[in-house]
Amino acid sequence: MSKAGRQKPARSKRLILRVLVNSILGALCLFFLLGWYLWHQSIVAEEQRLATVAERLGLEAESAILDIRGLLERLNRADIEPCSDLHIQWMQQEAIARPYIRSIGYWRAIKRQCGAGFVQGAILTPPEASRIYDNGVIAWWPSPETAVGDVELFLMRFGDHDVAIDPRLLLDTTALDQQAGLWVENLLLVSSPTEALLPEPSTLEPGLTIDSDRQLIVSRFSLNTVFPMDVVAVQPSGQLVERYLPSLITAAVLGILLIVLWVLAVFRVSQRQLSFSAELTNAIKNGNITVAYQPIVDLSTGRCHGAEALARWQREDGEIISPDLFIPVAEKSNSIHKLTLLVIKRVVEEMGQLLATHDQFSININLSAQDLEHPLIALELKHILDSAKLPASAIKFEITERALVNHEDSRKLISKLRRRGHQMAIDDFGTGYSSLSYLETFELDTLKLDKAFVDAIETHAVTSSVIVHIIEMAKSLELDMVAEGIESAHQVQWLANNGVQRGQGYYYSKPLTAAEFLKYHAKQR
Ligand SMILES: Nc1nc2c(ncn2[C@@H]2O[C@@H]3COP(=O)(O)O[C@H]4[C@@H](O)[C@H](n5cnc6c(=O)[nH]c(N)nc65)O[C@@H]4COP(=O)(O)O[C@H]3[C@H]2O)c(=O)[nH]1
Repeated sequence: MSKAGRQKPARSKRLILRVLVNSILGALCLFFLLGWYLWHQSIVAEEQRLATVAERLGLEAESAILDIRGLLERLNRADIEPCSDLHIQWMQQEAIARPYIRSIGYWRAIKRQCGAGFVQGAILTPPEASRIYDNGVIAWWPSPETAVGDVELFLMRFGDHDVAIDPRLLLDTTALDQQAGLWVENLLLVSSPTEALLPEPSTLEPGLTIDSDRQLIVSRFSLNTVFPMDVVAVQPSGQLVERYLPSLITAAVLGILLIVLWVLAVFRVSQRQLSFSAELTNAIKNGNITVAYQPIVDLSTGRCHGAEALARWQREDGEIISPDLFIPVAEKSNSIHKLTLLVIKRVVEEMGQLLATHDQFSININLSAQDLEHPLIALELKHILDSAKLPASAIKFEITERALVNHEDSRKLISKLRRRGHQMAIDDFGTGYSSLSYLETFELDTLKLDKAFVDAIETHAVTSSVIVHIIEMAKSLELDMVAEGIESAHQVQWLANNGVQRGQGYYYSKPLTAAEFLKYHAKQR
C-alpha cells in the first residue's frame, strides 16, 4: 500500500475537527439557551408564587372584613334589648367564634355602652375616629388609645355596633418564607415579621416590582370593598438562587454529561464516515477498484451480446463493499467522476481486445448524476477510447432516473454521447419518478427493467401488472429492453413472449471477474 494510502488525509482530519467544533458549539449554544430558559422559567415561577402569596393574604383579610361588616349589619338589624343579657350573650358568641375579633361593642351616639368578647364592657372608648367612610363604616386605626395589653386594636364601627380587631390575625403568614404587610389606606396595620422593612404600597405599582437596589422581588395586591386595603409581599431575589441552585446544578451536570456523550457520538460517527470516505478516495486514487462483468444475453437465443460493468471495492481487510454502499459515498465526497473514469479505463484494459474484435459486442457502464454534469467527461472518454482505438459503439452507458433530474445538463451530454455513437440506457426504470412524457424528452436507446418488476412476473403483486405497462411504453417509444435480475427459466419465457429482447441475472450468470467473463464468452462460440 502506498504511503498516501496509509496516512489519513489531512483533509479528513480537518473535517473531523470542523464537525467536532461545530457540534461542540451547537451543543453549548443549546445548553446555554436551555439554561437561560430554565432560569427565566424559575424567575417567572417565583414571581408567580410571590404574587399568589400577596393575593391570598389580601383575599383572606378582605373576607374577614366582609364577614365583620355582615355581622355588624345583623347585630344592627336585630330586634333585641341593647345591652340585655341576650344581647351580650349573642355578641360574646360571635366574638369568640372569630379569632381576629377581640371585642364587639354596642354604641349609643358617641359612647360605647356595653361590649363582649375578650375585652368586655365599655372600656374601649377611643376618641375621634380616624376615618368615616361613605358606606357608613367608621374606623379607628390602631393606636395607644385602642390598645388592650400590648396589642393596639383596629376598631371598625357600623351603625350601633363596633368590632375591635386584632390586626395580627388578619395576616396569616404561617408557613410562609416571604415577608408581608397589610395596609389600610397607606397605614400599616400589621406586618410579618413585625420588624420587616416593607416598601409602602403607594410607592409601588400593582403587581410585581423588582427592586434591584435592595435585591428584592415585591408584589402588591390591592382591594377596595369596605375600605382600601393593600397587601405587600416581599422576598429577597437571592432566595431564588438558593431555591433553584441545586436543581440548576443537577441540570447543568446532566447537560454537560449529555454534551460530552453527544460530542463523543458525533466524533465516532464522523470519524467512521470520514475514514470510510477517505479510504474510498484513496482506493480510487490508488486504482484499488476492480470491475465485475455480468453477461447480457439475448433471451431468445441465449447468446451473450455484452455485459454490464459493475464496480467492486475490496478493502484492506478483504471485506467486499457493495456498490450500493460506496457509490453514494463516492458521490458525496465528489470522487465519483474519478471512479467512473477508473471503471472505463479498466473495461478498456480488460475487454479492449474482445471489443475490438466483436463489433456486435458492447459493455454497459453506469454513469452517475454527477458524471452527467461533469464538463470533461466526454473529452476524457473520447481520449481513452481513441487511445485504445475502440469505436464509441463499444461502450453503452446506463443512467438512472435520478440522474435525469437535472435534465438540461443531462440532455446535453446524452445528446453529445449519442452523436458520437454511444448508446444510452435508462436504468432502474419505474423505481423513481419518471413519467412517460418526461422520458420522451430524452434521447435514449434502451430501457432496463428493474429486478423488482422481473421478480413480480405472474405473481399477484401490484408490480406484476406495472411491468406490462412499462413494456408497452418502451415499445411505443421504440426502446430496446433489457430485463435485470432474471433468476428463472419461467421469467425468461415470460419476458421473451412479451417482446423483451435481452436480459441479465443469476439465471445466466452472476457478475464475473474479467478472466471468468472472457472464458464465459469464449464458450459461447
Ligand atoms: N439478487 C440478484 N441480483 C442481481 C441479479 N442479477 C444482477 N444482480 C445485481 O443487480 C445489480 C444490477 O446493477 P444495477 O441495477 O446497474 O445497480 C448497480 C448500479 O446502479 C450501481 N453500480 C455498480 N457499479 C457502478 C459504477 O461503476 N458506477 C455507478 N455509478 N454505479 C454503479 O450499483 C448497483 C448495484 O450493483 P451490484 O451490487 O453489483 O448489483 C448488480 C448485480 O450484481 C440477480 O439475478 N439476482
